[in-house]
Amino acid sequence: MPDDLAAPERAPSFPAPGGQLPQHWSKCFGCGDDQPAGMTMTFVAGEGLDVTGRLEVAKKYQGGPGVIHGGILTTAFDEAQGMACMSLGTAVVTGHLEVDFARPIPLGSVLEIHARIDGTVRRKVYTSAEARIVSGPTADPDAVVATSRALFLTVGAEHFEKVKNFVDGTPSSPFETSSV
Ligand SMILES: CCCCCCCCCC(=O)SCCNC(=O)CCNC(=O)[C@H](O)C(C)(C)COP(=O)(O)OP(=O)(O)OC[C@H]1O[C@@H](n2cnc3c(N)ncnc32)[C@H](O)[C@@H]1OP(=O)(O)O
Repeated sequence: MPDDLAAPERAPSFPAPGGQLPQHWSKCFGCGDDQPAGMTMTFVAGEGLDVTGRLEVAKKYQGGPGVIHGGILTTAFDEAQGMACMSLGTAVVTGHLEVDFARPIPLGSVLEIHARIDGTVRRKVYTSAEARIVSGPTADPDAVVATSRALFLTVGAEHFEKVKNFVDGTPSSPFETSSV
């Protein structure tokens, strides 16, 4: 984490604390409601540059016997930290993401992921997050079961222009983060 982090302003377009965030793209594997294979994560805004996301750990997300696949958990962190970046009111993409898997997460768990922007340096957005099991066989809302840190880069419309021919569906986004 650099020493010269700036503290960005919360964008006026970001929902009020406790408000539900819109999906950033209906076909998104993480949050889209028009993606049958997806995780349909939901998010509410925090008081600052932060969100809390919810993931139901379905049987199809199994990795090791009885527990969530590490890649699915990594995807959930990617989505949550990306959604925290919605508080900037600017499109971002993931540049780097790392996860620490602290405890097993059984199938049937409901995970809450609290994600935030720690600060920015030019186009670089530094984020962090932690996951807790709030419902299910080993629920303990005080225990952190996994943590993540990620770097996002703000991008302009030209970033998505380059891939517009591969889009499945009609892009839509209240925050104009996925417009191509
Ligand atoms: C708000 C919307 C909500 C969205 C939620 C979405 C959740 C899901 C998000 C995703 O999964 S996005 C899909 C996965 N990610 C991608 O497809 C991105 C693929 N990579 C790229 O397109 C480019 O590599 C990228 C845009 C990330 C960076 O390329 P650029 O040419 O724009 O950046 P550039 O090389 O000029 O570097 C700018 C700065 O970032 C730094 N940087 C870039 N990539 C880095 C990296 N990987 N690690 C560390 N630093 C990195 C780089 O060193 C430099 O630092 P300085 O400003 O200090 O000079």
